[in-house]
Order: sequence, then structure tokens, then C-alpha cells
Amino acid sequence: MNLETVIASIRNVPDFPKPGIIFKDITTAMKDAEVLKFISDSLYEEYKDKGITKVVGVESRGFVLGSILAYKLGAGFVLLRKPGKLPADTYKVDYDLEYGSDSLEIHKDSIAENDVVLLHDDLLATGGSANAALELLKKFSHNPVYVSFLIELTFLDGKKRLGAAKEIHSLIQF
Ligand SMILES: O=P(O)(O)OC[C@H]1O[C@H](OP(=O)(O)OP(=O)(O)O)[C@H](O)[C@@H]1O
Ligand SMILES: Nc1ncnc2[nH]cnc12
Repeated sequence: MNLETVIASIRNVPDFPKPGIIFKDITTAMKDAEVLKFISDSLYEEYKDKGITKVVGVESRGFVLGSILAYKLGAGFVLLRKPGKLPADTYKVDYDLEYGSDSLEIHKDSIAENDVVLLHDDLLATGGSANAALELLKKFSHNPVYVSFLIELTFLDGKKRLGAAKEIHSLIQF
């Protein structure tokens, strides 16, 4: 297994969910046991020595690898959810993404001030979602946050919106 095989396993779906968008479909990668293992192990290698205590995953595709990473790192997992899904007290932020707008929420009691946080999402496009996630994480602590993506769409330059992040890493760039 290698990165080329992983890249080949990601399906391009033109004009989804809107005309002009080429959707990077990771379901075709996730369903392959060897690809899933290679991706999980690669991301773990990147973060194993950073002292991460909480992995924060962005709903919904960020939950898949985020929770695997949390398990492998021996960290806790925190869910950043779309509005109205979390049952207890939350912080909320609105944001735009490549094909629309949305909101994210996090439970107010999910992170402690001394946690070392890794934010994970499957894909960085405009950076709207990740920037919103970083805004929410600032409510807990001003410590820098590590940020991890499986895929980065470099032509959208989303990284420039993530100034508050400590280190930004993506396994695959398109
Ligand atoms: O960098 P951005 O322009 O913000 O785009 C990236 C976001 O868009 C997708 O999520 P989506 O809102 O489609 O939700 P899903 O994971 O539930 O499919 C993707 O999983 C990222 O979270
Ligand atoms: N082109 C794209 N493919 C998959 N997920 C996305 N999220 C934002 N843009 C996307």
C-alpha cells in the first residue's frame, strides 16, 4: 500500500452537490480495509509524539478518521456537530463552505484549558469549516491547536484562513 493507491481510491464526482464542484468522495477509500489502515497509520505517525490529549472531529466525515486517531493516540474524542444535534449547553459559530453555509456547535464542557488539541477533518476546501472550528476552540484556551486533514484542495487556498493553528498537515493534496 502506498499514497498513490490511496489517491486512486478517492472517487471524483462531478457536479455534486452543485454544478461546477468536483466532489472528492472518500467513501471509496474508507471501505477498503488496507487503505483505511494505511491512512490511519500515516496520520498517527504524524501526531504520536505531540502529547495530544483531545482529538476534535468535524461532523460528519471528520468523525471517521478523527475517532480512529483519538483511539490510536490514547486521547479523548470531541464531536463538533451541525446545529441542533448536541443535547447540552453549546457554543455555536456560523460559517461558509465551498458549496453553501452552515453552523457548528461544541459542548461547553468538552475541553479543558490544559488539553493539547488536534482538530481533524477529512478535507480542507475554502477553510470556512476549519476556521469556524478554530473559533470555537478559542473559547476553551488560547493554546495553539494542531490541525489535520486527509485531503487539501490547494487551489482554494484555505490554509490562509487558519492563522490561529499551530501546524497544519494534510496527507493528500489536489
Ligand atoms: O473548507 P470548507 O470550504 O469549509 O469545506 C470543507 C468541509 O466541507 C465538507 O463537509 P460538509 O459540510 O459537506 O459535511 P459532511 O462532512 O457532513 O459531508 C468537508 O467534510 C469539510 O468539513
Ligand atoms: N470538493 C469537495 N469535495 C468533498 N468535500 C468537500 N467539501 C468542500 N468541498 C468539497
